[in-house]
Amino acid sequence: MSLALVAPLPHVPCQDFRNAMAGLAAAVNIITSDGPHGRVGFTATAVCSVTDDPPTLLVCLNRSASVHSVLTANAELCVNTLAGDQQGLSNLFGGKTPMAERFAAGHWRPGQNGAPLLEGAAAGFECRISRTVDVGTHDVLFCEVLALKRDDDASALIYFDRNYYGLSTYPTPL
Ligand SMILES: NC(=O)c1ccc[n+]([C@@H]2O[C@H](COP(=O)([O-])OP(=O)(O)OC[C@H]3O[C@@H](n4cnc5c(N)ncnc54)[C@H](O)[C@@H]3O)[C@@H](O)[C@H]2O)c1
Ligand SMILES: Cc1cc2c(cc1C)N(C[C@H](O)[C@H](O)[C@H](O)COP(=O)(O)O)c1[nH]c(=O)[nH]c(=O)c1N2
Repeated sequence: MSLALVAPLPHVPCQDFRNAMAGLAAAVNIITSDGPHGRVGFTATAVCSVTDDPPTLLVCLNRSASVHSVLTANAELCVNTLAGDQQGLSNLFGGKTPMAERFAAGHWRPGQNGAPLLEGAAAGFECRISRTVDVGTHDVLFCEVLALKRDDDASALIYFDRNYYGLSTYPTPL
C-alpha cells in the first residue's frame, strides 16, 4: 500500500481573519449564568440561531475566558441581546472587570433557570447547554432555548468595524 503525501492546507494569519471579521456587523449579547458554581457574565458577538426545532442558539466561548469553567459547569445560561443604549454594559462585560462590578451596573433579575435577565434588553433567551464542541481556542455551546422574552419596541446595538451603533426598530429600508 502506498501513502500519498498531502501538504497541509495553509491558513490565513489570525490578524487578517480578525480584520475581515470586523466587517461583519453583529448583534451584541451578554451571556449570563448563575447556579451552584457561581454567577458570571461576558459579552459575546459570536452568537447565532442553529435550528427552531428544538429552538437552539450557539454561543462561541473562548476557553481562556475567566467565565469558562463556571458557565460550562452551571450548564444553564441566558443570552441577553442588548438594546441600542446599552453599549456601556457591553464594555463592562467585555473583559478584565471583576464580576461583582459587572453586575453592579444594569438591572438584573433571575430568570426561570436562575441566570440573570437584563431589564431593557432587546431579547432574553433562557437556555440549557445541550452540547459542546471544541474548535481551536473556543468551545461552541449549543444552547436549547427553554423560555424567552422580547421587547418589540427596543432598538438594537450593533458592533461593526470595532465600533458600536444604535439601530432603531424601524430604519428606512434600502
Ligand atoms: N469570537 C470572539 O471570541 C470575539 C469576538 C469579538 C471580540 N472578541 C474580543 O474582544 C476584544 C475586542 O475585539 P475587537 O472586535 O474590537 O477587535 P479584534 O481585532 O480583536 O477582533 C475583530 C473581530 O475578529 C473576531 N475575533 C476577535 N477575536 C477573536 C477570537 N479570539 N476568535 C474568533 N474570532 C475573533 C470578531 O468577529 C471581532 O469582532 C478582543 O480581545 C477580541 O478577542 C472576541
Ligand atoms: C464586542 C465584544 C464581543 C465579544 C467579546 C468582547 C467584546 C468587547 N468577547 C470577549 C469576552 O467578552 C471577554 O473575553 C470576557 O469578558 C472574558 O473576559 P475575562 O476573561 O473575564 O476577563 C468575546 N469572547 C468570546 O469568547 N466570544 C465572543 O463572542 C466574544 N465577543
